[in-house]
Amino acid sequence: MALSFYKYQGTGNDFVMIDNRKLTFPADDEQLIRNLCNRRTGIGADGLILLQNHDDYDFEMVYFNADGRLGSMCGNGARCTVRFAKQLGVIEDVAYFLAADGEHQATIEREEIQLKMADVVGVERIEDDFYLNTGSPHYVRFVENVDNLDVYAEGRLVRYSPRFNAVGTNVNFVQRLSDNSIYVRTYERGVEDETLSCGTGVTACALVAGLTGMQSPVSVKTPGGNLKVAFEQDGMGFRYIYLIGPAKLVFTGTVPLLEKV
Ligand SMILES: N[C@H](CCC[C@H](N)C(=O)O)C(=O)O
Repeated sequence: MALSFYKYQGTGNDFVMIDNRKLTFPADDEQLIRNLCNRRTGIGADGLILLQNHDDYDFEMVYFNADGRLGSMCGNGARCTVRFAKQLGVIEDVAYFLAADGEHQATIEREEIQLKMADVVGVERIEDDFYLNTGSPHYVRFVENVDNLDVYAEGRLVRYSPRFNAVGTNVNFVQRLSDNSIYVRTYERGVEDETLSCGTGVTACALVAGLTGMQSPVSVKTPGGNLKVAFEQDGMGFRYIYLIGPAKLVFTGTVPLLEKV
């Protein structure tokens, strides 16, 4: 048996994308998902996403981290899934879909996908740092020079600290570039390494920049490309949050799936 897949990327955050509208993919096979995401022996990706039918929405997105485990919300992956849904003819230029953190709406405008994110109810202060949930948990630390940082080592110190060890967290390092722009590098839980970009992380960092006075929309540079985040502040939280940026098909292919005995 062969498995057809599509490889997508959004600002360098890359995903194996599978059309699972017939529910043929063995979604509980963690080892298989881990193997498909492996960059040496598999297709290579930060995560794997299933596009599935849903009675009440255009589609449902089911996201797994590269470690094979079911993940929480993935902002770059969601923008890729919207592009994929258009390619499959499931949507035109507007999507109304379900993800791990609830319903989302998105629009395609040429190269860019504008994705509405879940409202954020509050931001926790941890000494000089911040912690918030934008569909996935994000720790945010402002630094002077993000290029000079060992994101892997510093990220792991936070991710495996007593507070976060059990469930994990994504860890973002942010540098202020101008009055309306920031530069973000992210250590991602579930990949357990730095990725080139993280959509929910970029969103979290832009919101924290908003707390410190930065006006919406915030331009965000990542090692994998540029994104924009628009939002409205709402008391201690935020609403009308949009993550805006490109999502592209890279290649398609098939892999053999050996029958299990
Ligand atoms: N890369 C994703 C985030 C995935 C979050 C995941 N790594 C976790 O929280 O376990 C994004 O673009 O939002």
